[in-house]
Amino acid sequence: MTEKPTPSRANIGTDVPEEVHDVPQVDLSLTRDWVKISGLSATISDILDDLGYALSIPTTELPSRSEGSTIVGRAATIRYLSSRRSLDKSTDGLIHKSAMKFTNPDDVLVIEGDRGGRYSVFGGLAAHSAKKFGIAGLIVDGAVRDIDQIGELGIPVWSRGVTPMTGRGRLQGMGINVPVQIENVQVHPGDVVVADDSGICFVPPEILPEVDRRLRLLIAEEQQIVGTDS
Ligand SMILES: O=C([O-])CC(=O)C(=O)O
Ligand SMILES: [Mg+2]
Repeated sequence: MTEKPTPSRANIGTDVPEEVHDVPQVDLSLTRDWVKISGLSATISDILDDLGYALSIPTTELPSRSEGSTIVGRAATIRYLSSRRSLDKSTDGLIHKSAMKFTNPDDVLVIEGDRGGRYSVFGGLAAHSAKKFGIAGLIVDGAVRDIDQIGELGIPVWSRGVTPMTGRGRLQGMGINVPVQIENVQVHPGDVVVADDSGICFVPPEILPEVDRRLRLLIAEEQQIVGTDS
């Protein structure tokens, strides 16, 4: 039986899709202390509701694989579609390493994977690269693998699935920092990602000052309710 040579594992994730953009610059000075706020995603979700935005996802759909973690950061997006070949050995199709070159420290990788959770778009080797680039965490509508290695490196992950099966040859990277579909939410690069044990919210940068203003008011109100409850 003749087998095609498998591309070097050092090059996994280095394919370059046709569409590549930078992450829009977003001033995150207002959000600097958000990670310390308990109940963060629930409060942000209420504010998004009040402002008329459908940008929240429950962990029922994309569970946290690193319970107890809260992350806040700018979305750097990756979009995959299924490969048109059954198992294309000529290319791995994964683009996460290429995408990381377009990130800044504390960005969150938001990946539209296979959306069913069968085929991985990120594993232990990818987590090593993510650590080097200072990636704050990962939101994946799809699957990851090597979950133990990712955990050891302390990269928080929310993903629809965990799988042993690679996306190499099965998925094709279509774009870096393009709009992506995550669950039923349209996510844009530069959206501010908020994720904790309750869920994931995406805040468009243009409403960030108003969301922050309302967040401070709601926290003060909750503290007052808890303080006067007896
Ligand atoms: O090869 C893959 O599918 C990705 C992987 O396992 C890794 O990054 O360690
Ligand atoms: Mg691996």
